[in-house]
Amino acid sequence: MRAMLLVNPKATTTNARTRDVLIRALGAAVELSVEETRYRGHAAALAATARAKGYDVVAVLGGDGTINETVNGLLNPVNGGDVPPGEEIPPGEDPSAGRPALIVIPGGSANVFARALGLPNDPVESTGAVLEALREGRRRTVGLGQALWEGQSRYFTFCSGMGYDAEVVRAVEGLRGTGRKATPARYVNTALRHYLATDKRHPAMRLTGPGIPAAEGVFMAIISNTSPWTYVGTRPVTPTPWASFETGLDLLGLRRMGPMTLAATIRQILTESDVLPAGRHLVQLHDEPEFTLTAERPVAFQLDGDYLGERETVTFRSTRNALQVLV
Ligand SMILES: Nc1ncnc2c1ncn2[C@@H]1O[C@H](COP(=O)(O)OP(=O)(O)OP(=O)(O)O)[C@@H](O)[C@H]1O
Repeated sequence: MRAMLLVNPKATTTNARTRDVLIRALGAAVELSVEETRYRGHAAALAATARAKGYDVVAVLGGDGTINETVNGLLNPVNGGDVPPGEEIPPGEDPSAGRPALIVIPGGSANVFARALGLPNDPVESTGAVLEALREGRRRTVGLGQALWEGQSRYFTFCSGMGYDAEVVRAVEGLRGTGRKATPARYVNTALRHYLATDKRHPAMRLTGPGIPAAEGVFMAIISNTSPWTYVGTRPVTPTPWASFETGLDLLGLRRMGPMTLAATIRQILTESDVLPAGRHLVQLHDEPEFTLTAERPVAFQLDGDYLGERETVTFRSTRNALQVLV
């Protein structure tokens, strides 16, 4: 079995020691080549090369950003071999089978994708779990989300968002640019501070989709490919508790941003991990193949925790059976 290991040396919790442990452990189990990412976008290029060269596995030591790039590289060309949304997968066909399988070892700050797959949030323990999966040939086929806007498209592994949450991601990225780390406390502080600045009076978005009743007046929307959406420390945050890698996309939208609505929703998504949040001002979707958010003015947009600018129209699609993950 041939595997390419991608290491992001700049990821928050990646260091030379865990990298070396991983190289030794994986190197004993598979024929391994190791690449360090040198710039933004490098992981996507390396993963696309691994696919073109017929590698069996691409392993990532890094955070959710590097995993996102890797996944996009593995699915390159965009839509290559995917089944259109809403259509049945023909019997005997599995789009994931034609791509290298993925291994993830958490080396970032939140490591949501790895943890949502059930991996320990520790690179050495995760290496042990992944080696066991390799030995036992244990694979899980996961679906991905895909966002499409203005002729561009990008896959996401766990979430996307438009509105307030993407504004918070943008603000935290700004702080990281000044050398500060993206800790859970920093996200919470930034979210609280930014709440004062966000527009709570003029909702910008409309939600539409095939077979979905149109919803107007949406301030913010979280789009999920799995649950949890994120973690605060060890606590899972579950705005879309029914979302899973095996189903279509879920959505939670807010039509009010007042402190009471927000406080009630936050309490529910922090404490009720299996129950849908309840509230008159919520918009919810579960297991949908496709929907579109259209904004009357440009709205902040994030994907897997990466801020992607302000957008007016973004379509979200589910891509089933996209990748096999050794887990
Ligand atoms: N050598 C490098 N120098 C600077 N940036 C890099 C390098 N290699 C990769 N990157 C970029 O760093 C970004 C962040 O990396 P990554 O997501 O792995 O770690 P993180 O930010 O610590 O984790 P998380 O996404 O969980 O917060 C990625 O978007 C990636 O493109």
